[in-house]
Amino acid sequence: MITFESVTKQFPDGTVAVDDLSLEIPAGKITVLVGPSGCGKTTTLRMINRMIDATSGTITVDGQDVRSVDPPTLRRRIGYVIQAGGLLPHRTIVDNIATVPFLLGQDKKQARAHAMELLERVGLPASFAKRYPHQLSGGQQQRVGVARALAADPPVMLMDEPFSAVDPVVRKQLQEEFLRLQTELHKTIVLVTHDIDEAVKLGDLVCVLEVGGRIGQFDTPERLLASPSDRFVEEFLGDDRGVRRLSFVGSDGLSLDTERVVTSGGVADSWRLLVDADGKPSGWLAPGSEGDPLPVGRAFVLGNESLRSALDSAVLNPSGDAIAVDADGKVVGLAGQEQIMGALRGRLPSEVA
Ligand SMILES: Nc1ncnc2c1ncn2[C@@H]1O[C@H](COP(=O)(O)OP(=O)(O)OP(=O)(O)O)[C@@H](O)[C@H]1O
Repeated sequence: MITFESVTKQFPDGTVAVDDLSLEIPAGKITVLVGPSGCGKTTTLRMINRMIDATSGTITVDGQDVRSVDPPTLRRRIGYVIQAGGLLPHRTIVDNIATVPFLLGQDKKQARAHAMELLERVGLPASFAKRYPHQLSGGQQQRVGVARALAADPPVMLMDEPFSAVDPVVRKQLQEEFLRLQTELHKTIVLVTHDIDEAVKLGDLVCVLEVGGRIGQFDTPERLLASPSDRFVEEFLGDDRGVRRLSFVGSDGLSLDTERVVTSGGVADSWRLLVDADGKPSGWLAPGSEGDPLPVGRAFVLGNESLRSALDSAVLNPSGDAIAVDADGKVVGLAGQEQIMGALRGRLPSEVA
């Protein structure tokens, strides 16, 4: 666990970046610090590994006051990942990953072998080991940055906007891999982002900071979206807070229509979804039309994805129906907006009633 007790950071020019911050960051979970530019997120993060020293107050990691540990020793227990990986340009990828184990005096052969395992773990091919950072894309460098932070197997990881330097598609992949890794590793992670969507997606807990490093709200993403504590937090969460809350409602209880899922055409007076021989969606048949089937939009995996995905699927299909599929992509039924709203009723009383 990491604790902040009345921590203040005032820079020599008088700027108070963090003001009397008290916070308990649980072990083995992802805690996200989010807030507008300049609210003190990075300062808060860097005070944990003493890249910045607090002006007053106490920070402890597993009960130990960080001021009582010299910074190099402290940083061996605390991995640090920054934007764009922060790799050493003149070292190969494998040596970048093995940097900390080398410094810790680990046998080079052993450290490199472990680095190769980590390369695979973050989803990169072994052939990248001998490349230099500039020969990798931004997203690939980012993964190497994560592998490098994991190399020393620290119980704590600090991550400063780790996924922000890449395009949205790669970003989503990295976020998902990161969540997958965390289910195996259970590190204590403190992650900084300015993106509230990223915060609610990744955080077990989210701390919304206001400018001046004060806590707006520290809560689970679900509770944050359900009941923001004040105007600032509500505005920061944005206008589509209600829709985003649907991410936390499972799609398993959704009632489905299977009658309109068909294997051959013909004219009918309602929208039907045509499936191929494997049961996968192949086209929409419009009511009363004998024309070519219309292309299908996205589907959602029943039970696995949330009602937000179901709603998204409904919006992206011409009939207004969400296509529910199983894990193999086979259609299990359709859910119209009424069914989706029905599944919501009683589950989100304050938002949907
Ligand atoms: N070395 C410094 N000297 C003076 N002021 C500083 C220093 N470092 C940061 N600040 C100020 O402290 C405040 C908090 O900065 P910090 O970098 O922690 O914010 P942040 O929330 O991470 O912002 P961003 O999202 O823009 O990176 C800002 O007003 C910043 O200008």
